Amino acid sequence: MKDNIFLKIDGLAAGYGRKPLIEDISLELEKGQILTLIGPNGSGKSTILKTITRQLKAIDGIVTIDGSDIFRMHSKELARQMSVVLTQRIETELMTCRDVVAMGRYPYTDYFGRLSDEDNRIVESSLKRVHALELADVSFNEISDGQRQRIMLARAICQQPDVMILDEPTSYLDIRHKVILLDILRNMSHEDGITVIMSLHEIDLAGKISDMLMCVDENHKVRLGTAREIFANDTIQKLYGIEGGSYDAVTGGVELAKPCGSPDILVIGGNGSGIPVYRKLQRKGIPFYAGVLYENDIDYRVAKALAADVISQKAFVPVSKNTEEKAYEVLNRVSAVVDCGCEHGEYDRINTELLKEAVRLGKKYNDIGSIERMR
Ligand SMILES: Nc1ncnc2c1ncn2[C@@H]1O[C@H](COP(=O)(O)OP(=O)(O)OP(=O)(O)O)[C@@H](O)[C@H]1O
Repeated sequence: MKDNIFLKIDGLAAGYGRKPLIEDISLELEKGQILTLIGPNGSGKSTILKTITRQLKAIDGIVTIDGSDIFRMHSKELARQMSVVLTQRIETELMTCRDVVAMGRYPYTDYFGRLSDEDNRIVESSLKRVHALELADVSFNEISDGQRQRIMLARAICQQPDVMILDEPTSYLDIRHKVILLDILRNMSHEDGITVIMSLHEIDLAGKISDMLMCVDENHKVRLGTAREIFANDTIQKLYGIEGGSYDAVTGGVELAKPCGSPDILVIGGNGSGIPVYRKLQRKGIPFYAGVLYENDIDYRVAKALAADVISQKAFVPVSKNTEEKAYEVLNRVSAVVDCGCEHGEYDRINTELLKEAVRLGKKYNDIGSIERMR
């Protein structure tokens, strides 16, 4: 075993009753590492997290934090080591948000649960950290789902744990607060050395923040890897069973299915000018060719996902004879060429030439609307 391993899961089996739903989970995390569970609905992410946090009894295996078996720890001792943000609601009659956050101090308070000045200071700084100071005196029952999620994070921070476990912590947050939350988690892991295990549905964010990913598939099988390993090829597409559309591992973007049928339009884009046109054609269900695009052009990956075929050229080399021939062959075959308005330069002069030829053939249009009106 490596000596810097802080959290270790060995042969864990999780499920309901005696029947394991997920088996053979083994992994090791260093202090401050972030592990994110991803996978489709019902695959078992929450089941794993509930087992690690002892809300469900483990069917087999052990989990240790800094060498201590958490299944044998006293609950107050565990609470000093691990804080938990799960999706279920907590009973909080007549409690303010500050009261809820202060509950995070219970592993440190005396028999009567009295808060010291230091405890109160930590409560305030936790509220501040999640940008929720203005909610401190508001009733916890009267705030929105997204605000509640931030308060629950503040409560977990207040607990000053070594390990934080979060189940879908971003599910109700708007994009600004998703970014803030992930930034808080990253700072906690880097600066305070807190080890984080969470589940996320935003796979692009999961790939950006995590040291390690755990994929849980629809058959409840797990696979571990770095973002680079997991996002290679069509792993994500298979994991989520995306049939109609596609997932681009490089951009982290999901594209809907490409339009069916044989294309009769060539879209000449480049430098981002093509993307809105490709998307518009996709929405209208009109199949199209895209070209001529260098493989490092911003338009290229979306074109690959949405166009019936892309006339493309390897990056950093002049347009080849083959590409040129293919472009003219397509130009002659289609009945319309859409000019996306990109300024073409020396390296993609071919596109300027193609557009000139399209004018000569009476096939050039500046937008899709005008093609539709002509039809
Ligand atoms: N209390 C329970 N008793 C029995 N089966 C359960 C219980 N809770 C969940 N399950 C089942 O366990 C499986 C995994 O559920 P789990 O909630 O872990 O999935 P998940 O990956 O977290 O899904 P989601 O992304 O939708 O939150 C599902 O088939 C679910 O029906």
